[in-house]
Amino acid sequence: MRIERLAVADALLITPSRLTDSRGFFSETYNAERYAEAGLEQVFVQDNQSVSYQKGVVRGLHCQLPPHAQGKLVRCAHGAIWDVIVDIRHGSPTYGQWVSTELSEENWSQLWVPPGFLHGFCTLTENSEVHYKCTAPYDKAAERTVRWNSAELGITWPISKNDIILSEKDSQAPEFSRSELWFHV
Ligand SMILES: Cc1cn([C@H]2C[C@H](O)[C@@H](COP(=O)(O)OP(=O)(O)O[C@H]3O[C@H](C)C(=O)[C@H](O)[C@H]3O)O2)c(=O)[nH]c1=O
Repeated sequence: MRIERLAVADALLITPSRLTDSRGFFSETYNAERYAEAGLEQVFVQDNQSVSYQKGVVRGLHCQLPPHAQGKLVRCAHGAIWDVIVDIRHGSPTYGQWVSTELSEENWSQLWVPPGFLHGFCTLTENSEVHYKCTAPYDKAAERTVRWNSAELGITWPISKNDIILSEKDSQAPEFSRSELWFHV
């Protein structure tokens, strides 16, 4: 298993091993003891899976406000996504900064998104299958959305505005507001 730190504080890129043989491969995609040794001691209470049929689907940017903030361990089991997270923890040394990484069936990497981050992704292939473990349950009332192309955040997505496929909710998401949406670290 490989662990890498990213440019925003506390986010991690974890790549578990794949044990291959003539039939295919086997991988422990999560192991509480081994992940705790790597510094990820969170308890996960909900597993999610989303499948996007087309390339160019953007889901996000989303978060849940405290006390329902979710940490997420995100991986792409089939296809590929361009994943992006934004640190909105007031007081964080990387507040307002974003970092992106490709998660794919090929690289098998997982992104640890700490509580207090906006999260979103853009699919790079058809039939992208994303699995993620959450440290808090879904709470619709606590969910907040920020526009994917927020000028305030300046995220450089790998896709043009004309090719993006958005949900109704995400197409109406507001601009990022520094005064409104943050968590106290
Ligand atoms: C997140 C969630 C959604 N739902 C229901 C609500 C809707 O009826 C349906 C689709 O929800 P939504 O359009 O919010 O799904 P995504 O656009 O994939 O949202 C996710 O995408 C970004 C990338 C995230 O990081 C969040 O985990 C999550 O917000 O599933 C549930 O029943 N449970 C849940 O935990």
